[in-house]
Amino acid sequence: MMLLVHSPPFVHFQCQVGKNKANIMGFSKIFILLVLVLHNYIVVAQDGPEITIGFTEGERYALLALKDGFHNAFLDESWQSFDCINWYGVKCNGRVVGLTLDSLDIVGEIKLDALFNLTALSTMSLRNNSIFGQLMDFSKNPDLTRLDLSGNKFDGLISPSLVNLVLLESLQLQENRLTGPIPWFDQSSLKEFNVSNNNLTGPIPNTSKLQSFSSSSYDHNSFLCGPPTSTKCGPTSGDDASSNKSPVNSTLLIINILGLFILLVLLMLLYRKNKQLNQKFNEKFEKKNVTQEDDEEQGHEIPSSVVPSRVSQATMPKQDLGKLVFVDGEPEFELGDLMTASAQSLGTGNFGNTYSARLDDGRNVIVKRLRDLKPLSRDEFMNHMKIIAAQKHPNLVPLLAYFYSNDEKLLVHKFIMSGNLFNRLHGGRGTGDRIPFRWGPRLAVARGVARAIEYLHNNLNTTLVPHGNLKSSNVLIDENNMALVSDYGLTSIISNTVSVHRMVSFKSPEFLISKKVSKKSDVWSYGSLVMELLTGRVSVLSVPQDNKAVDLCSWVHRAVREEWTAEIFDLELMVQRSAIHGMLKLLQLAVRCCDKVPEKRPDMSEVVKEVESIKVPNIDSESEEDLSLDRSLTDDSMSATPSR
Ligand SMILES: Nc1ncnc2c1ncn2[C@@H]1O[C@H](COP(=O)(O)OP(=O)(O)OP(=O)(O)O)[C@@H](O)[C@H]1O
Repeated sequence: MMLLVHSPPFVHFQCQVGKNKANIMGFSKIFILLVLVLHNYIVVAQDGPEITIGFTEGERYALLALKDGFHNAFLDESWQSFDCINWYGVKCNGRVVGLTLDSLDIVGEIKLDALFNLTALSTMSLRNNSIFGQLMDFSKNPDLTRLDLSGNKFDGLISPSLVNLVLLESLQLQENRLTGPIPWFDQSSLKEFNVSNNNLTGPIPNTSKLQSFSSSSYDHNSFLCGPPTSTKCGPTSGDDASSNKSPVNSTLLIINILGLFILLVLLMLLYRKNKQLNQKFNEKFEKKNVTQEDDEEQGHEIPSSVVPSRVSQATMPKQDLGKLVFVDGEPEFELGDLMTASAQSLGTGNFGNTYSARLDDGRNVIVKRLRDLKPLSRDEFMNHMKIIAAQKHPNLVPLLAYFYSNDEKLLVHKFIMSGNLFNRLHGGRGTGDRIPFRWGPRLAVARGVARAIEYLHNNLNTTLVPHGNLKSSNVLIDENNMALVSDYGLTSIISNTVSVHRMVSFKSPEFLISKKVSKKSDVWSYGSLVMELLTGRVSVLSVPQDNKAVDLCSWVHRAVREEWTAEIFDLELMVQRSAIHGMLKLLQLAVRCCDKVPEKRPDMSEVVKEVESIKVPNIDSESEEDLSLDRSLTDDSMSATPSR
């Protein structure tokens, strides 16, 4: 066999194979490097021992610094190795040329100089996250052709460095909080441009490029004016203002400025008052996040003594903290107790960051900082919480307390000991640490979840809509192996953009057509969850970014259609011969729940009846026998035929 090796354009080698080392050692090193070359382009750092593949060491550091500001568990896991190919969203060809991190729930800030080392970057998209701070400086990214930062929380000015990018074809900055004027964009390369839904001000510059885009590119910026929008610029906007110097206008201008100044002072006073509380939470929780990595690695909690919030709390009048409202009336602890408790971040979900806090009495509670809510008045929020608090069912995670201030909305839940269903199902596979998850407990989970959703559906009113986000990380398992559903009652208060992009129900087949979610979309999510339970496969609804995750409803339908039903079940279940009848019954039910036509799906009360009719086999009679080749599992055993 002849191998043709094309030299990659960006390869640096610095091999330090000692001359006196045995030949065989040198040969094996060279062989490994050769394999790496064939696999990808290699860059060996000139000044360090690490080998980075696909990108330079400087680029790797730049991305790691970016990741540090993001606090995103998924990226923390994905961006680790020295081979760029393993880094989610990063495109490399010896240099980093693309970065795509859309809709990843990133909450964080990017430094102005964050992209200085990514000098070969050609495309970048961070759309639909919650990134805040000022726009970065792009002066070191001359190859940038497409930039999409839409749907974030960037504020401040549009970076003037963007004007000098002569290859820029597409610039999407809509749905941020950008302020100030639009810079003088006139590069001929620019074909797509959108700055709508910001707080930009002043006349749109009169360049042929900016004038060539439709007015929708500029929509919803209250103080932007001039063509191509239909808003006329007043005498104080832009150039015209300076030429108009009549005494009346000057007086008006002075009055305006004075008024603005007073307003600003008032706003600042108000802001500082609110900020005090916000800062306390940030100090308490976010700072821990930053220092947490090491502690987590060692399995330690962060001692509360490292929290500077104790000092600030002492200097702050208590009434400013607001009060936790306890669902059962009697205050069990105070907001101050939460702030002095040691805390651990559990992750960032659709509704905000979740922390486990250990109170002084040794009890753990779960604190959820809500974000991306619809604009709600205090009364609206409080009323909604009362409705959630009234939902009491043994299979729902109990809400203990809640808190409202302008900047901070908190939910405090009971801590559920044994973690979530996702980790129970998928954690530790292939390692000696895994305790098998057998049929009995899985059936109990299917029952518990069905009962919880049925209960919620029976209590629906105009405020409490279906669960909307039923997935395995929202099912918790307590010390008695009981399943408890969390995150209920929040769908109707979360902002529409977030719901549409991230909530499970919005991925149902009917949402794609009718744009509606209903009780039947919960039934569909339940079907998918049961399939995850039965197959042990990761559902794309639980982890959309996992490339091994599958759309379980379609996957199971295909298995039934193509007659490989026997391969559906998780091998951990297949050892239980006595369970097979029940497993098939549950699978049939899940297939019906996943029917593409919502009306054909059963109601939750029907689901509960059917799941409860499945008998848990007597453990003593379970023969631990491998059934993976059992031919009795054919498509004939699947009587439910899904609609195509
Ligand atoms: N009451 C609780 N007890 C123990 N762990 C919890 C509790 N509530 C949430 N968790 C865990 O905290 C982590 C973060 O939860 P969170 O709800 O913020 O995110 P999520 O469930 O991954 O996503 P989503 O917001 O879409 O529901 C998850 O692993 C979840 O299982």
